[in-house]
Amino acid sequence: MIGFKKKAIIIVMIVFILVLLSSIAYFKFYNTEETINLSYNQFMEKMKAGEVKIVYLLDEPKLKGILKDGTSFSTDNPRTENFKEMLLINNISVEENKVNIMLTNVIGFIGVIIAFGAMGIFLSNQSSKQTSREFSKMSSIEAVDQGDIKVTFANVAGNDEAKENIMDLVDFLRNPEKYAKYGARIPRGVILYGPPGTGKTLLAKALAGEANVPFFAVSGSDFVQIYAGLGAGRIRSLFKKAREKGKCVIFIDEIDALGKKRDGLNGNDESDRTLNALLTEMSGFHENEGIIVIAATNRLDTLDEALLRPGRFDRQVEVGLPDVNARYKILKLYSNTKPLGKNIDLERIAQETVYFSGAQLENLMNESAILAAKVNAEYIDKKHIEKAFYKVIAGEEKKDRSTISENDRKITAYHEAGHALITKLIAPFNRVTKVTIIPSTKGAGGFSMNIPPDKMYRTKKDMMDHIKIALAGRVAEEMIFGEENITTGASNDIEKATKIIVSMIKQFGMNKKMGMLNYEMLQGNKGAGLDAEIIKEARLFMEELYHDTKKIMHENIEQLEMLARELLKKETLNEEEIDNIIKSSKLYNGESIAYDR
Ligand SMILES: Nc1ncnc2c1ncn2[C@@H]1O[C@H](COP(=O)(O)OP(=O)(O)OP(=O)(O)O)[C@@H](O)[C@H]1O
Ligand SMILES: [Zn+2]
Repeated sequence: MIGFKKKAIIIVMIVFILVLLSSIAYFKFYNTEETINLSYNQFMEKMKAGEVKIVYLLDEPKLKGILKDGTSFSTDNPRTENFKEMLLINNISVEENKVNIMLTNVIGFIGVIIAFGAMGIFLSNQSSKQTSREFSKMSSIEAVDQGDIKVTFANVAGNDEAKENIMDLVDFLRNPEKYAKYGARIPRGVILYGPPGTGKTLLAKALAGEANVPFFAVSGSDFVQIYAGLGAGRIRSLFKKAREKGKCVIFIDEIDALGKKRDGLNGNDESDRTLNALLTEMSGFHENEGIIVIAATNRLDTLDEALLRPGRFDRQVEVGLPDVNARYKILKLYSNTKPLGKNIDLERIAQETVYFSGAQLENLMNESAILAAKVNAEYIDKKHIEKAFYKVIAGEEKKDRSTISENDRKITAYHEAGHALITKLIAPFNRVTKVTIIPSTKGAGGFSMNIPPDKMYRTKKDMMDHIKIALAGRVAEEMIFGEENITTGASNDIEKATKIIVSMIKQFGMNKKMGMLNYEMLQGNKGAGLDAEIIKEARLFMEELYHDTKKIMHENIEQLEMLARELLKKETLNEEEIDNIIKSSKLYNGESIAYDR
């Protein structure tokens, strides 16, 4: 469908062309009316020369006519009795019919008026249709009454971290006064980010449901491509309605549609205005009014930073794809009310639905039920689920998911296990809170949460450790799958490691050979040739660190295997599970290796 903006442009173009054409017609007509004044003598001469075509003969002091070359003229009406005869003799047509004459005068005028009128009607029709659409959309922002939201946290399976985060807000919403008493500020905005169908909307609804407050839902894409100013107006009216309700949850899906990073290139005034209205409204609520705005997006990194500042959407909660355990819970939730055959093993299905979102799992169970119902089967059985499985993934990816993803999972598992293992061995004060092979929005493979302890300074060892941790993913890939089977999965890691190593050399004087100079100052026109030397030194340094990492991993290869196997089984490991596996390792004693560079 064509966007409203485009439509508006097309309408304006049509109108413009119509106006242009009709004004041309109008001028053409009046140009013939643009009469020259002839004296009676001049007229007689023209008549004799045979240049006069028509004379409009009325009982008026002036008469009008048209010359053969098309120019109109007027001249004095002699009102003599045989004037008409004289004209006729000279082969001039004579018009005496008043109506006819009036008509020729007026027709053009009427034409113009009709054209304008038609255009006006057309236009107002269009715009009123458009505005009425807009307004009907606007008035469709209705609160869903608290009684109608049956969704509670019980309806959300998995997503434990996100759930915990949102649960905190329930109490804020129930008793804002309590928090006000302590001078605590209620968070105003929370952004839920993650892949589609992972339950972001569901979580927002559950918050409203649990807190027993009304729920307003809009989508960012409803605000774009509408008439100037309407987006901002709708934001204001949304918040006005919300305020009338008192405590409530406002849910804005697809917030990225209004809050995209402004890069100067695709600056869009309209969405800027709408975004500004949103920000103003959000900083405008009274403290502890009890309105919480939840926004959802698939990509956090594309959002305008203005949205993420304190007092706005300052809480960001990831809602990721479910791991095997969560998938089991979701499958269970959606088969509660369905007659399942005995041959169905939900745990098994959970294992086979890698990378499925909650929405896809729900869909899988629903499709299976439909298939079973169609053939009046007594139970939903294995073949229904199998058929439904292909239906759900059909059209998503052409590749054979079952085999390719298995290989991918394995590589990811070893890669991530490598990061986690090396972190725990060489930097035991770093916390690894989570390792997963489920892709997150932050990166392709799994994501290892790595929280270094808070310190004012970073030591040379810290920085080298950091590089080794970054390299550990690649090291594991190489050791397990062979040098030829290393993957592109390490590209971010390599970038990180390079950044650190270059800063060690160029900024921090942490490389013996290159000494204590700030190479950033020396470079450019002053230090030609330095680049090559720095690059060479950085490469040697990196090689050494890679080698060390490999050595450590080699000594602890069983732990790597155990971690990877657990990851393949559970997909996500928490801190305790990781620690338990590492504990059985002979701890790397941190014996210092001499770094002469
Ligand atoms: N964790 C979950 N637990 C239970 N059901 C879920 C879960 N995740 C998704 N679903 C199911 O999928 C449906 C769609 O989820 P929802 O609309 O909340 O996804 P979303 O993350 O908001 O997606 P989008 O980014 O496409 O807006 C839900 O109505 C629910 O049936
Ligand atoms: Zn990595």
